[in-house]
Amino acid sequence: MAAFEANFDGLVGPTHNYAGLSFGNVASTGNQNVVASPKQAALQGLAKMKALHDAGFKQGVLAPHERPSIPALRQLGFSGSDAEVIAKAAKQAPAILAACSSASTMWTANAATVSPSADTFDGRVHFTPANLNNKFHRSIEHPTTGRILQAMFRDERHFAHHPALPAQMHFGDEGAANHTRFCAEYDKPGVEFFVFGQAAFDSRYPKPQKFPARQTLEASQAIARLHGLRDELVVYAQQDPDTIDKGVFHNDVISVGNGNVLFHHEKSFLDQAAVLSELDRKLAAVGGKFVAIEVPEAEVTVEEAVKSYLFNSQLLSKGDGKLIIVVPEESRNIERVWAYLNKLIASGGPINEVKVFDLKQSMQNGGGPACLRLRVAMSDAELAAVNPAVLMNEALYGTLTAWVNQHYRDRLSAADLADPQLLIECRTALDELTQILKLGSVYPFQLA
Ligand SMILES: NCCC[C@H](NC(=O)CCC(=O)O)C(=O)O
Repeated sequence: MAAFEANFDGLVGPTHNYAGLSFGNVASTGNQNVVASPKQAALQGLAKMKALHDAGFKQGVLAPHERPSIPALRQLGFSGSDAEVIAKAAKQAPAILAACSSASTMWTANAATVSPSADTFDGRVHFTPANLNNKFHRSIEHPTTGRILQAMFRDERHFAHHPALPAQMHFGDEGAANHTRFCAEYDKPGVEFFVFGQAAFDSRYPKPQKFPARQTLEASQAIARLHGLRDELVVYAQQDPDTIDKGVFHNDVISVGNGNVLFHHEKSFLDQAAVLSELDRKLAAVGGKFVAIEVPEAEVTVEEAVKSYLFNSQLLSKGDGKLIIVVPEESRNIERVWAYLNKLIASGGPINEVKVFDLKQSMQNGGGPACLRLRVAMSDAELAAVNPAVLMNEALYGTLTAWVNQHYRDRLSAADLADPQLLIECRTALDELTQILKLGSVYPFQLA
């Protein structure tokens, strides 16, 4: 029986813009009010999906959400027709309108945490959408995300869906950005690695001083319980709080793992040596040989990691024990990082090829290749049970490219968010998209 890791990339939504919404994410705050190109952003994302599909990897698409979110604006007291809701919010609270207009669902590494069937108590693939509770604009994502995931992974014999954790800072959950799975084979039991930023119920754990720690230990533990993971195959680690204060707002900005390999920075975790040795021991128990590739501060500083997004890369298994590393253009533009990468692929280690993508529109909001994808490891029977309309191929790429070119704007500024026409454009596009991807009715405007 064959097994795969499929990557589901977020299709960028029609309202992609730079609103400086994510304190602690230095790209987001640094690019506030830059004029965005939703069309370019979506096409850049699609080009990555198509290239990885063409290279032989299993690739899928996760649909964007309806924005601005009229239900969120109504909940906050803006009333009248949809156009009036937008006009009132634009006048009285433009920052709230911007938060309700973010296309942040494109970063699907934050959509959910996924445990493959070989790890769970009932032999099904388990999904828990992330509550993304630390940022208002992201906290409104999970109900629709949950519906979209259910429309993609419908078959209850293979797939189990949980609601998000309580929407409260104690259970702040950012999904797969803080979760990595190590294994010898994708359909054999693996070690699930949860990285948290702070403990909410235990003051002995340190905290960052400047920027928020979005993920709590207690959220990670709740996910492990919900998915029925075995304690002896779970590892928890605390991210180094100093790195959070340097802009590492998710663990996937400082480390990435796949198969038996963890590619990470010297300053990724507290008690790093103990974390690595626990991973080594637990992976050995399920027949894997753990390989840790550690990048020293002397070669790439934490600041350079944040600028280049070297670790927000994808490691893709070629099936011969070797891995491709997928990095953003920014990693090539920083000389020391590019020199490190060239040394890495020539080193004779497991990572022996690099692919570079231009993802600038997403990068300017702090989202690199890894942020843009949600991984789901599946057996061939499970893959066959996935809604086939969301899987990338030549025809879907052509359809989605034409769809973007037809519906998306070339440029979008903060002032444009007040335009009620934008909501109509978004709904028209998404109504068509749910037919292309055969999702049924998943958006509030379709369910009303
Ligand atoms: N995994 C990458 C997530 C990036 C995302 N950025 C944002 O939401 C920025 C949106 C803005 O500022 O317009 C975040 O910080 O959660």
